[in-house]
This record gives sequence, C-alpha cells and structure tokens, in this order.
Amino acid sequence: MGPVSAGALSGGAPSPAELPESPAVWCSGLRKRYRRQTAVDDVSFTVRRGEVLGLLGPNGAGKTSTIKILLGLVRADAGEVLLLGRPARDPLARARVGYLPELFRYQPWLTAAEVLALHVRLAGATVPDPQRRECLATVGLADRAGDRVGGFSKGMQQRLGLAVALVARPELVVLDEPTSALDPLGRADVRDLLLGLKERNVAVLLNSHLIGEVERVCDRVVILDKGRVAAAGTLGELLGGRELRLRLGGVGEAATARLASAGTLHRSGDTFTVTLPADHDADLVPRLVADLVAAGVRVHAVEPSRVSLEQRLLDILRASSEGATR
Ligand SMILES: Nc1ncnc2c1ncn2[C@@H]1O[C@H](COP(=O)(O)OP(=O)(O)OP(=O)(O)O)[C@@H](O)[C@H]1O
Repeated sequence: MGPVSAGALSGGAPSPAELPESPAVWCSGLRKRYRRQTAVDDVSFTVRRGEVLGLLGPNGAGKTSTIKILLGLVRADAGEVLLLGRPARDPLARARVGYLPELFRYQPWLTAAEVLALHVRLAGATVPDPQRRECLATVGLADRAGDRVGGFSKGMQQRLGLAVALVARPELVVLDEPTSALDPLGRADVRDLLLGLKERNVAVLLNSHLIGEVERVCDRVVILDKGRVAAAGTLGELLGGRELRLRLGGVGEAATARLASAGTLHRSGDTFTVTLPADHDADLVPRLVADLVAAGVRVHAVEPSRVSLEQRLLDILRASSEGATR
C-alpha cells in the first residue's frame, strides 16, 4: 500500500494509512539545514511493522537529526513523515511510540520507579504498577527500583532509559545509541530484548555505531553519509554474494578451472577464496567439493563466509566520499 499525504489524514474516520499494513515509519524527502550546515538532505525510507531497521553512518551523518525530525522534535525544512500511519505531530501517533534519546539525564533525586512513573504521566499514558515493575525487571533493574537515579552508573541510566522507552508497550520504538554505555552482558540483553519486540510485531528504529550489533538484529539497514542515504536494503542485498574459503592440497589445473567455474577465484598459498554469485543454488558447494575430491584434491577445510557489514559500510562510505570529491 502506498503512503498518503499527511494532509489527507485529518478528520475522524480511519484513513487507508491507518490500516494494519501502514508502515511504522514512512518518511520522504526530509531536509534540514542548520545555518550553513546541511544535516539531512533528501532522506526517505520506511520502517515496516515488526521490522528492526538499523540507521548507520559516520559521526555527523545526520542520524540523530533524522530521528528528531521523525519524532517531531526538530522541524524539517522539507519532507513528510507518517508514524504508524499518522502525521508525526499527532498525539495519537506519539503515544504509541517509545523513544530512547542519545543523550539524556534523569532527575537525580528521583528513584528509578519514580522516573518511570513520571514519564508515564508525562506521556499521558496509564500503565499499571505490575507492568511498570515488570518493565524495570526486563531491563535488569528489578532490585534497583527504589534507588535514586543520581547514584546510577551510566549503563544503569541507559537501562532505565530503555525502560522509559518500552514501558507503555509502544508499537514503534526508536533507540538512539541504546547500548553505548552497556557492558557486553548488557548488550546481549538488549539484543534479546529487540528480538522479543520483533516477535511481538513491534517496529524498531535503531541508531548504533556498534555494527556487529546492527548486523545481528537488523532486518534492513539505511546508511547515511553527509545527510544523504548512501545505501539501503536488507543485509542480504547490502552484503551481496557469499564467499567460500577452502584450504586445499594437490590442486591441479583441472581443479583450479573447476573452482573458477563456481565464482571469482583468489588464491593465497593453499587457501582458495571463491566469491559466489548472489543467486547461486543450494547445491553449488556440495557439488564443487565432490568434484574436487573426484579430481584427487585433498580438502582440508571448507568455510562459508560473508563480507562483514563493517567492511561493506567502509566501502560504501569511501565510494561516497570519492564521488563527492570528483
Ligand atoms: N542543533 C544543532 N545546531 C547546529 N548544527 C547541528 C545541530 N544538530 C546537528 N547539527 C549538525 O548537523 C549535522 C548532523 O548531526 P547529527 O547529530 O544528526 O549526526 P549523527 O549522524 O547523529 O552523528 P553522531 O554519530 O556523531 O551522533 C552535524 O554536522 C551537526 O553538527
């Protein structure tokens, strides 16, 4: 279903965009300038229901500015935003969105439970006590509910921030660097938490510099550079074909030709790397190995791998800055 203009959404009757299929986020042509600095330059993307979308890019790429525009916290110079099928500034949409800002500080004299209660009240939501306690437990703060936030470590404050974002059971969660202060265990907890949200069909927009984390949990990725979308797609689309690394002995000419027939071949000593085509069939690897063995090759190791998202991100950003200087 195509998005509709924000202007078409006023009035009481549900619009087509409010039907269950309406994306969690739809934005088009977003632009924002701060004096002479272009922060966001013609950004468009969609976050579908139940999808985790990763926003990646170097410092100053415009990730936080984009998020703030989506949430109506910064006014864009141009562009349109629909959240859950409604204009971003519509309180009905905002009430169903949870947000963890990049930099935040809670009132140090309040306890964790009081911070949560305050934010629930500020959001105009009603969340029963047991649900608030359960939320603190989900982020690992069950036994700190009565402690003042002023004495919390950075990681504990970030966990509380997550609780604030999740407490009203939102349909869309926007997380700006949710794990920057967390230890490895905390990061793993957040990963599980995100996968749990996905199972409940909650959409997540995740801005993170931790590329391994993005690679593990995100269905799709949007890469921003200098305010523009440098690349976007599913991990499969962005990372392209898979590689096959083989450690082999006794490789003759016929076997080399057989390896080259499977994909682009590189050799380093006894290690052969074949870059497989993106659309290769499932039997390609077993057939190749059987043919190599039949040709008298000693097969010591066969290891499928994929270009890492980190490498792909660096390639995209380098290509994007070369394009800009040309
Ligand atoms: N309030 C502001 N006033 C002036 N310039 C701003 C403001 N907010 C952002 N910018 C500028 O807009 C550009 C994009 O900043 P933004 O914070 O959106 O980037 P980011 O991708 O989130 O970066 P990081 O990864 O470092 O958090 C930067 O050049 C920044 O200096």
